[in-house]
Amino acid sequence: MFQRYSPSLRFRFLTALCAALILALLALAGVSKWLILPALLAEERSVVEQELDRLERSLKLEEQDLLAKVRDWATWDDTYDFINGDAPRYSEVNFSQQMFEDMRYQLMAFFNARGDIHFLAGLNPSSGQYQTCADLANECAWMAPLVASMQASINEDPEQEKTALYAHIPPAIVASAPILRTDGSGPPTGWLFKVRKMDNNWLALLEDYTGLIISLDVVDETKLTQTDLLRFSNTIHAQRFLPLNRPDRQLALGTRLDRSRYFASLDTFRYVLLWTFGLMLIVIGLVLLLLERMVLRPLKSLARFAQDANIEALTNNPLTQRRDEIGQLAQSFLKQFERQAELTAELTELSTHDPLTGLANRRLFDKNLIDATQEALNQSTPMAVMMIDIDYFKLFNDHYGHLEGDTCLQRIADTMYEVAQTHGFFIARTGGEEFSALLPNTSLQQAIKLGQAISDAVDALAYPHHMSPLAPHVTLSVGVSALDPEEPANASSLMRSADQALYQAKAAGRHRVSQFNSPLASAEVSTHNTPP
Ligand SMILES: Nc1nc2c(ncn2[C@@H]2O[C@H](COP(=O)(O)OP(=O)(O)OP(=O)(O)O)[C@@H](O)[C@H]2O)c(=O)[nH]1
Repeated sequence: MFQRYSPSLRFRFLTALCAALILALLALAGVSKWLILPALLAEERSVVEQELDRLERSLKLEEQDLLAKVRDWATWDDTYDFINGDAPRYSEVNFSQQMFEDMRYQLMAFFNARGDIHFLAGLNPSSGQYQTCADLANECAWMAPLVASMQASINEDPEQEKTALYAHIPPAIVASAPILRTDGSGPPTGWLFKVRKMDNNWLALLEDYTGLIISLDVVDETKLTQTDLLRFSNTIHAQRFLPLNRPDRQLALGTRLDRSRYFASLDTFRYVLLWTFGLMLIVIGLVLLLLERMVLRPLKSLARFAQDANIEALTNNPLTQRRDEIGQLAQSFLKQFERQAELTAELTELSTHDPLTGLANRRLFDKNLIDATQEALNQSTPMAVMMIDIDYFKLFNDHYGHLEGDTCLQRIADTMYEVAQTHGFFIARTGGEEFSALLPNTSLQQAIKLGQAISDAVDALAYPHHMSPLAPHVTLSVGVSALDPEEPANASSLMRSADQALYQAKAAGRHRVSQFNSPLASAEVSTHNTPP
């Protein structure tokens, strides 16, 4: 037959915990993707920005250094005189190949007040040789692009000292200042420009200074962003775009950084994730273990107790001592079992005893009779039965009423029960005013005596019955029968014999004990001195 599948509580818990675990993992994955990883990348970007800031500051320092040097030369009376043609040996005394190399100058350009070239000196980029020029002709032609930019700068803002990055190959740092007297007086008499090449040697110096690997490019297009990042598997290439003297060009100052810090953070995060997952599994295991010990096992025990309805075992079980919900459940079970036992006892009592007299009823008597007869036959032991009937009880009821009749029945039953208890036999109410007794291990003679004892006890009770033609009190007629070892018998034949004996006692005048001898002959064994 089809049986509906019902998962166990353990399975349900496991499923719920696994679902919770999966949800937690999904949440962790979400947190990783949308919070942690972006945060790590943002942190990496901030580190890169800091490095680029440092790089840019180093470049600014270079510009300021060059500007300081230009200012120093430009506010010097010798330079002032040189522009005005009053210091003929100025260049010889002050300039040399050695000085340009030591100061890392590529070019020094002097302009007069009109912005025309006064004097040029520099290291030729092709030969590396020091040279001086009065104009841009011949071997000084390499200076032309730089000089053009300088003259444009003078025209643009003639008053101010300034620094700029020139978009040449290689790019260059250029600082300029108006030429004044040493005390700063008078109008400028010209301009002095110094050019420092940003070539590989310059880069190498900056790399030494900053500890970074640096790249430098002049790019054509103008980038909208100030910083560009390109991430590779183990390195990150970052560029900072700086303005050049030409608006259509930018200087891409770049560096290549390794991503070890990012990957270390990532590894730490993965390690934390792994531990979190492991701890979750441990917690799930612990929860299941605790569930097994604290809930499932006690519930199984309770289910066993419920099946067996074993009150004693449950009473002694520590479960009933617990103060938690399981303890309350166990106590409820116990109370329920006790109540059920009481009800069962009451039902058994009701189904096997007569409610009026409290004696066993016919049902119990018949059962005991069958068992006892069987045992007596098996063991070949004697056994007897009695049928007892109250004489003229209809007259009693008619005269005293039914309620009084009930009371009379109770008193007679109590009296007979005491005799049965005293002599160790079993008595039951098997009809309205009819009783039966079962006497194991009792011979016919002994049973007759016990029948007589019952009748005597009722006589001694002297329960008034003024309507009885026999005596002024209630009397009994008793029929006795016993198993005959010679005759085949069973429970019903034995009771039939007792009934016949009772019938004979009634027929013989009542208030007497009769024994059953044979189907045709029975004998009255005792009579009372009652009027016929
Ligand atoms: N009060 C009361 N009367 C009962 C009960 N059961 C049976 N009786 C009465 O017992 C009487 C029995 O009457 P009968 O069978 O004629 O017997 P009797 O009057 O005792 O006459 P004999 O047995 O021949 O001496 C009837 O009146 C029944 O109503 C009961 O539980 N309570």
